[in-house]
Amino acid sequence: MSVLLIDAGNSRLKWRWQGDSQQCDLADFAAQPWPDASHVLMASVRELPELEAELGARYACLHVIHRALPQFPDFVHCYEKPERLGVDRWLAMLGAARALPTASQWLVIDAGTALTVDLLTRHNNELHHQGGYIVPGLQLAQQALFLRTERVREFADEAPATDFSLANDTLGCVSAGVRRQHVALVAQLCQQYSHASCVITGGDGAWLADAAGCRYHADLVFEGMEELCAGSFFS
Ligand SMILES: Nc1ncnc2c1ncn2[C@@H]1O[C@H](COP(=O)(O)OP(=O)(O)OP(=O)(O)O)[C@@H](O)[C@H]1O
Ligand SMILES: CC(C)(CO)[C@@H](O)C(=O)NCCC(=O)O
Ligand SMILES: [K+]
Repeated sequence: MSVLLIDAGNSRLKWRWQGDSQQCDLADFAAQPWPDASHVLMASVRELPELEAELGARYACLHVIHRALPQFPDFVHCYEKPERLGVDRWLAMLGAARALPTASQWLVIDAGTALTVDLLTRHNNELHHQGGYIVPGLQLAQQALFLRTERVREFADEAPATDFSLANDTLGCVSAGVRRQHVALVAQLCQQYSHASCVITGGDGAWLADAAGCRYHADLVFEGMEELCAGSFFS
């Protein structure tokens, strides 16, 4: 059975159909060429009533998951309130275990609107979430500086940095600085959890994986959704 998979983040909408992935801004969902699918699984980290109504009208079999499932076979949560854990974090962990099945510990990093880190360990065939971190993503971290200072601005005659070398103008210092923070965070985690397989996903993940010398996986959230579909989710 082919299932249309949809990953709704805080900024972007991604979907995978028959192995092909596409994405758009959340605001542009109505203009997309939605495929003819019999089953649709959507994971969403925010309330999107219009999108859900549109998809509900179009597809007879639509499942939407907004939260990590508190009870899932062979998965042990560390959150006291697992329903508070972002569904994208949970799916990215399931996805990492599926994509790198021979590992026994994973550092799962999702570089999107926020950057999230989760440590996952396998004990006796059970996956144990050990905990994680949430920090602002590259764009959000820069916006915070532009918003709350007077003279740190996106000057039109300056260009954002594409790496993290020392910069010599305002926009360069901000954009290289937030990149350096992310690289330093990942490097420190890889050093501390040196036995873990580090895998990075998300819109800003390819750059970060390259800079930190880690593995990149284009979309671990979809990988986690494939794991749900492979189980008894639709039966
Ligand atoms: N085509 C693109 N359009 C917009 N942003 C992009 C694009 N390609 C990469 N990016 C980067 O991806 C980041 C967003 O990542 P992603 O798409 O994983 O976020 P998201 O899923 O909306 O966020 P989250 O899941 O954290 O809520 C942006 O900060 C931007 O720098
Ligand atoms: C942290 C984000 C925004 C990352 O997309 C998402 O996973 C989320 O909304 N999480 C809820 C809070 C938590 O995971 O503890
Ligand atoms: K994401």
